[in-house]
Amino acid sequence: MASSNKDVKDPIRVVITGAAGQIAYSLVYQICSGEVFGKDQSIILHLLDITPMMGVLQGLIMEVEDISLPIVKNVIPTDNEETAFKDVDVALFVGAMPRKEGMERKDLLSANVKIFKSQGIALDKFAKKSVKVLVVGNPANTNCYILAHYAPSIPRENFTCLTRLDHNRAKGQIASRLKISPDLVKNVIIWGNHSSTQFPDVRFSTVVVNGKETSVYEAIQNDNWLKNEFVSIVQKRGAAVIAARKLSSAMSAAKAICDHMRDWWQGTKDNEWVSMGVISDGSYGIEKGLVFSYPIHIKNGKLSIVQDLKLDDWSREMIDKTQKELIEEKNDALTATSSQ
Ligand SMILES: NC(=O)C1=CN([C@@H]2O[C@H](COP(=O)(O)OP(=O)(O)OC[C@H]3O[C@@H](n4cnc5c(N)ncnc54)[C@H](O)[C@@H]3O)[C@@H](O)[C@H]2O)C=CC1
Ligand SMILES: O=C(O)CCC(=O)C(=O)O
Repeated sequence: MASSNKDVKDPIRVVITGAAGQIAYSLVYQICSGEVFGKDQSIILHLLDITPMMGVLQGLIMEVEDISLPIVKNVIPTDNEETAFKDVDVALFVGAMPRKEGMERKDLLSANVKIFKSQGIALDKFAKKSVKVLVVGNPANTNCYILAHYAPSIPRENFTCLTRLDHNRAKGQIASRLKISPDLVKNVIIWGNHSSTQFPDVRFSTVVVNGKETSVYEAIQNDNWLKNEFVSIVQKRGAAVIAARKLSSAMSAAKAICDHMRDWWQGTKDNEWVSMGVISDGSYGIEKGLVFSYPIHIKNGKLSIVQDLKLDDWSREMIDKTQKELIEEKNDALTATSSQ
């Protein structure tokens, strides 16, 4: 798998946990094809899963070999946390139990946060201090909180969780209502938890319709739909996919992971933002330290929470509700991990 191209940059190490699972199956190709870190950025891929999945992982490695991707220098399958996190530059935490029909994501909390305690301790010990972390496994915000809590030597700004799938869903809903392409929808926001309390907010979003940029509220002309049905569809989309597929979203989750990491690596455009769960610095009155999804602008690899967006009574109430759930999850998670 060694690359022969002299123009490629020295390899970065990228770990994917839950590498034998369904999201990873879509994700690995996109990471190895150069869509995220660049076609000239070579990669050493670390793939972590549990011991019984090592056979499945071998099959994935055969497939990676068979697609013959030039930027892939090496693939390291492992069930060992030291090998998985050793010197990594990027850590994609996908491995966790997914929910089944009828469950809320927080029902996974006690099983999954224990994984994140153990992996946080290992990340702290073995990864580069500059490692960029994305937590996907649910409940994503609270797993990220626990990971960061147990990895105190890694800067707080390096920890994120995935709400980009919700962000993309919100864009998709607006685009399909207006019968336009989703890339003509800009600056939606997912506030808070990756759960059914999240607040998908399009009060500052714009669309281009018939060549003219206008606000989403102007274009849709139906405030009732935007404040009720739209919010509910996005909040419950994960559950709707589970009900239909009997499995949780995987292809769209993998794409959202790639969008999140590519924007972190390459930046957002001026005056544009994306949604990411980050460790709160207190912005918008959110408890400091909670992993909360905000509008995020990115320049030179640095994430900044977009400031001074006006909150009316409705949006304040929506944000407070999702914050309340995150505080409860955090307390439950700390109890679950401290008794281990
Ligand atoms: N934040 C988001 O937007 C989304 C989050 N998810 C979450 O992502 C997670 C993974 O989803 P899928 O890939 O569909 O699940 P999956 O069940 O297909 O794969 C999970 C993999 O994680 C592995 N795993 C379990 N414990 C592990 C450990 N301690 N270390 C390493 N690997 C371990 C399993 O063996 C399995 O191969 C789930 O928690 C799911 O709810 C899924 C979609 C979107
Ligand atoms: O909904 C779930 O629990 C799993 C998948 C997910 O997080 C999502 O589709 O948003």
